[in-house]
Amino acid sequence: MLDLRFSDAELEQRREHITEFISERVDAAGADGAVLGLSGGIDSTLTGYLTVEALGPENVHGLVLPAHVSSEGNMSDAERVAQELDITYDVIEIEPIVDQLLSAYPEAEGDREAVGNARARVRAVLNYLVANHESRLVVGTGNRSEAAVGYFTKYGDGAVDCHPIGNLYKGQVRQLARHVGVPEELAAKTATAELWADQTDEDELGISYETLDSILATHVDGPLSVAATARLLEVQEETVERVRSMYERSEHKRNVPPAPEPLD
Ligand SMILES: Nc1ncnc2c1ncn2[C@@H]1O[C@H](COP(=O)(O)OP(=O)(O)OC[C@H]2O[C@@H]([n+]3cccc(C(=O)O)c3)[C@H](O)[C@@H]2O)[C@@H](O)[C@H]1O
Ligand SMILES: Nc1ncnc2c1ncn2[C@@H]1O[C@H](COP(=O)(O)OP(=O)(O)OP(=O)(O)O)[C@@H](O)[C@H]1O
Ligand SMILES: [Mg+2]
Repeated sequence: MLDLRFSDAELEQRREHITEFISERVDAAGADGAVLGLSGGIDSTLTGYLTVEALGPENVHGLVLPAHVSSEGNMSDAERVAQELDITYDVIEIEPIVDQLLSAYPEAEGDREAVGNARARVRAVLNYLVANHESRLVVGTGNRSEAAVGYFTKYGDGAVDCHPIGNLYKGQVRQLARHVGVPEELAAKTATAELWADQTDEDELGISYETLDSILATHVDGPLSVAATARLLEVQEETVERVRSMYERSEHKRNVPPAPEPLD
């Protein structure tokens, strides 16, 4: 696979670039700080660290939003991150809200994907409730690997005001996290959306992040053809084609919803 790791100098450059980006977005909006969902996973943990570095702990509000399928370990890690960063945070159980949705529309009960995505959207509603009330921006935690293949819920975890780590591949997220002092147990964790029990990103995507990152950097974001990418990375052409297809099929999630062209 490709070695996509940053040098030490590049890590510092990225750290500065991202923290400046966060301050600029908040200033440009005239907002009073940021709110973000903390899941105990590496994306929100790194984003939390960088947001606090950019704005100061007094200007960051964390939300820990457990569902029935959330593991205790992840929820206690999320609280530990908020405490370590010394930010204000709330813990709000979302399952009663999801239950209300299902009692309003019982047909969706048992539909693992629909209910899982509803969990992500309930979290988005809570993020914006706090953002509206406290004049904050919702800081997103999505990285380039997830965004490129559409591995996020449209208007769920995708509903945010900016994407500070949106240009980093997943492996680079882990590397930058270690660089800014995120504890190793958190930096090394298995990625999971936790929208349903025992879900992991790599199982659901059917590809490791190491391979995905390399294919994205080489083919989707890079200049090489399917065949050249497969040769370079020593993977099947079908694997590269599958990533390409996930990228194309998820285009709608990365764009503003279209309207018909104006008539003359
Ligand atoms: N071509 C098209 N043009 C315009 N809109 C289109 C469309 N195709 C679908 N749609 C719309 O998009 C909807 C499907 O998109 P969406 O609702 O997002 O649902 P979908 O992409 O099916 O599911 C979300 C995926 O992201 C994963 N996820 C979610 C949240 C967090 C994380 C994580 O890593 O933490 C991962 C989750 O496990 C699942 O695999 C359709 O119901 C339809 O409304
Ligand atoms: N239980 C939760 N409480 C608060 N926010 C959550 C929760 N679960 C998910 N989120 C939000 O949704 C985002 C997307 O989840 P995702 O799993 O992609 O990221 P992560 O958990 O931070 O990292 P990883 O992908 O390594 O698990 C999280 O970063 C977080 O902002
Ligand atoms: Mg997660």
